[in-house]
Amino acid sequence: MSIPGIPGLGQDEPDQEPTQLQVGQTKIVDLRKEQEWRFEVALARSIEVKIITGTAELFGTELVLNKSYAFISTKAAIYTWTGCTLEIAHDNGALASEYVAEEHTMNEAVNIHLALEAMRSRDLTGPRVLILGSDNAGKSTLAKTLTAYAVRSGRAPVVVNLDPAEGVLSLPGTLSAAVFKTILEVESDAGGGWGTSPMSGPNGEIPVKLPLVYHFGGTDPSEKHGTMYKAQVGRLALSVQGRLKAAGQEEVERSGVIIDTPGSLLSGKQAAMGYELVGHIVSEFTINTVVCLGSERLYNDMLRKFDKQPVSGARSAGETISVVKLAKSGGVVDRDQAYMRAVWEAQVKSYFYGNPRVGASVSLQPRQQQVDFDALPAVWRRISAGSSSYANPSNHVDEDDEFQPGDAEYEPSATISAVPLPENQLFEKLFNPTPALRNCVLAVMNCPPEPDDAQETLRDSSCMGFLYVTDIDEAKGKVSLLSPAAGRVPNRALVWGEGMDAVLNVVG
Ligand SMILES: Nc1ncnc2c1ncn2[C@@H]1O[C@H](COP(=O)(O)OP(=O)(O)OP(=O)(O)O)[C@@H](O)[C@H]1O
Repeated sequence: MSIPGIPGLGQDEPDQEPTQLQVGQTKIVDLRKEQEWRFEVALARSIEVKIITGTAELFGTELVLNKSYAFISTKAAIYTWTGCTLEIAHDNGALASEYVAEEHTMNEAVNIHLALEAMRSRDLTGPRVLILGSDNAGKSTLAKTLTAYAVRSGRAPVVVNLDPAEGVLSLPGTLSAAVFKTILEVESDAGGGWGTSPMSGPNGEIPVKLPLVYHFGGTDPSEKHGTMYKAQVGRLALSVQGRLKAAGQEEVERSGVIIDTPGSLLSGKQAAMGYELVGHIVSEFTINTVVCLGSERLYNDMLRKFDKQPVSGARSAGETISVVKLAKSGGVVDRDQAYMRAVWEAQVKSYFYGNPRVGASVSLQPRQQQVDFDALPAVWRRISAGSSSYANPSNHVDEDDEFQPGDAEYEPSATISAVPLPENQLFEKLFNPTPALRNCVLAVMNCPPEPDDAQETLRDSSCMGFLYVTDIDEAKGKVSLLSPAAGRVPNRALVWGEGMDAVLNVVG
């Protein structure tokens, strides 16, 4: 399996309508220097924007003069330091909102970038930046902006996404890290404005980035007392440190690390757990710069906890942590569940079918196959907090119980809810193709199907790709699978992230 892939789409290629832009109207917007044009493109609709005079950038990435950029279901802003003219092609209803703003936080973002650049010029070991803030504070936008400015300055930072609700170069439900040496792909649709990975195929212009991916399989980092999240953060940090210290990687080491986090980390019901997880991230990634976005309270909490504290495992003696704050931009918009589902759906679709963006014309050839469930490598369920044994009869049937699967009187559903799983159990093996698997993503793990210490190995293994369950035939024990490329299902453990059901329903 060389390229991974999508859900609920059946056997046909999904509707790729947004690729055909129905341009009804053209609009000209003149921006004076240091103004930004904020826009929202309606769901599954697209617009095209061209800079016809001057210079402009989108979250730090410079836009090329006279090139058309297509934006599908996007909320973003085009900013100019010098003044510019934009030509916007759109059809009726595609532009859900648009206005020119004078107030912005670009100067503050540039100041942070310049401080990071000073660190890069001074030290061999570059900055390790942790971005914190509540939901929709603009964390990912700041991460993109700092990454884009670093790349424009000739750097190659490692970007780490610790927000499982946002797949960066991967699917939602994952944590990932990748080196960014080339510009970000601003046409924000399935890539969320970060670009493409080999998963969704090349777009022909911007080189793909190669992410290291861990399958978290849910959206709540504090779940199960944060055990899964902490372990995977630790694994990612280890890999990132390994990359930074590897021979020939001085450029990457000097460029440093930029880490995006979920808003739920500190604003959720389990704030105490969130603080513990932040402490874990700070120590694992040897963070030396914490940026707090939009909350005085958060800033003061972090100031008390981390400011001027020695960096854990610092390579240069006397290195301490700096905590800085940044106001939330007035342009940051809330994204409701419907919008996030559409983003997730687009990410999953593009994984299997390629990027439907206008002009990208990449169409992958996913492979549909029906297989016996028994012939598959082991399928594991990633257990969410508080859930009961799902489909593993051996978990809730006494050894001398005469009823086994296949017996007419065996009724697994009658006993499922009665048997809660041990609090610390993270995975459960499935013995039957439960209908709940329909329209779900299966992560193909970099480990054998049934490792000796399954709980730890499945938790700590990286993920090599994804399959999508398009159908289940319970009676015949068969599973219909979509894979991103032709070939047999690899002989690796398959993990169903039950916690991402919301995604799967969307695609279904
Ligand atoms: N200046 C701006 N003008 C218009 N839209 C913006 C601006 N800044 C950010 N946005 C948009 O606001 C939305 C939320 O921003 P962002 O994703 O950066 O927040 P976040 O804090 O990372 O959210 P979450 O906690 O949910 O991950 C995004 O769609 C982003 O593109």
